[in-house]
Amino acid sequence: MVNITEKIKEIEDEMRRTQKNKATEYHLGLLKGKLARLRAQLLEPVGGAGSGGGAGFDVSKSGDARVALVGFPSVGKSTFLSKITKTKSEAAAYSFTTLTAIPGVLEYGGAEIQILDLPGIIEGASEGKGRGRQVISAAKTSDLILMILDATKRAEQRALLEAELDAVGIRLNKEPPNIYLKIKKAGGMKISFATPPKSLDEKMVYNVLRDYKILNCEVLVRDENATIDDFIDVIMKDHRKYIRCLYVYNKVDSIGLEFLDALAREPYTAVMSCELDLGVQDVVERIWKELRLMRLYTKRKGEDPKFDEALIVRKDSTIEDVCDQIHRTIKDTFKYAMVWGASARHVPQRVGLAHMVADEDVVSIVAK
Ligand SMILES: Nc1nc2c(ncn2[C@@H]2O[C@H](COP(=O)(O)OP(=O)(O)OP(=O)(O)O)[C@@H](O)[C@H]2O)c(=O)[nH]1
Repeated sequence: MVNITEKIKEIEDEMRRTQKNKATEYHLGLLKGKLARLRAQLLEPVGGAGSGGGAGFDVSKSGDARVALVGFPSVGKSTFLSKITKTKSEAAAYSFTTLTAIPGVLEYGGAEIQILDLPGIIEGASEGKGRGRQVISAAKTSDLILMILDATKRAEQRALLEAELDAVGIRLNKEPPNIYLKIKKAGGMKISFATPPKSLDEKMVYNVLRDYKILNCEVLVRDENATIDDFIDVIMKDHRKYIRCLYVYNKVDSIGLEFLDALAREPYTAVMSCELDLGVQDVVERIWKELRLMRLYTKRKGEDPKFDEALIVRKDSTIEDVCDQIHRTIKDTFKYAMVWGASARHVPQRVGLAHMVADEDVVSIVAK
């Protein structure tokens, strides 16, 4: 069998050697396309016997959301986890050890957020080394990535982790590219641009498509800032995950105030000191905000709302989503709902399935 890892290395080396300029950009685009294909191949689950994920990684997705912690060793991940999650049973801690993911549960306003401590998504994981593959697939199922960084260490830490996540198809704090691609059976290639992009042209798109043996298709690039990387992401969309990331700098007790201030102002960034117990609760609140979840309270006719038992739904949820969350069949007998709270025009408001709810609304479902 041809060694994919070696092929990847060769392409990476060639890309490093190639100077970036107008004359080489088509060639570089092609190399990027090939690289994306090989990396996806490498991460494909190996079928057959003995391919089970192994302890710790097929952690079922329980709770209302899942957060993946990534970070280099000794940045304070364990300290942070022990502060924000309920202590796990000793037995669980032993069987998982530091080599596998330790799931912890963070409780927030009635929601249960599963926190996975992913061991070293560090150099090599994207090359399929060790347990990297499982670590990556666990990261890909998370609703939020918390990148824990040591504020006293150099900024390369973050860049390395970002590159590693990028290589396995995880895009942080990014929307899917605004590019339409429809693969067809016949008719050749039709490539068009809404507004001509600055760094992408028809020839580049054509070359990559041909390399992927996609000869019949329709492409419409709607974003003038689109790059060839974006286009490759669209071709490889089944292997891409767009996940929000919160960068958390720990150990800020050991850095200067000026640097701390600059860090805290960066986008998607929070700062804390687990040792001094500073900012930890703020990080929890940021996690909650980034997850974009809402807490709803249900109420039975003639009774008080159950404020001690929140129903957790995603942002932009409707009464229909609320029904589905309560029970699979509740929609079948749905007549209308009464809503108290921010989403109601007057309280209570009588609404149908399409009504959008808001955080901390009280909802009462009335059956036929
Ligand atoms: N100065 C300072 N030290 C901290 C802080 N938080 C954790 N540490 C120290 O950093 C070291 C590593 O902390 P851990 O929580 O074990 O780090 P980890 O990321 O879980 O490390 P691994 O288990 O190796 O992955 C310990 O000596 C902690 O006492 C902090 O806020 N400030």
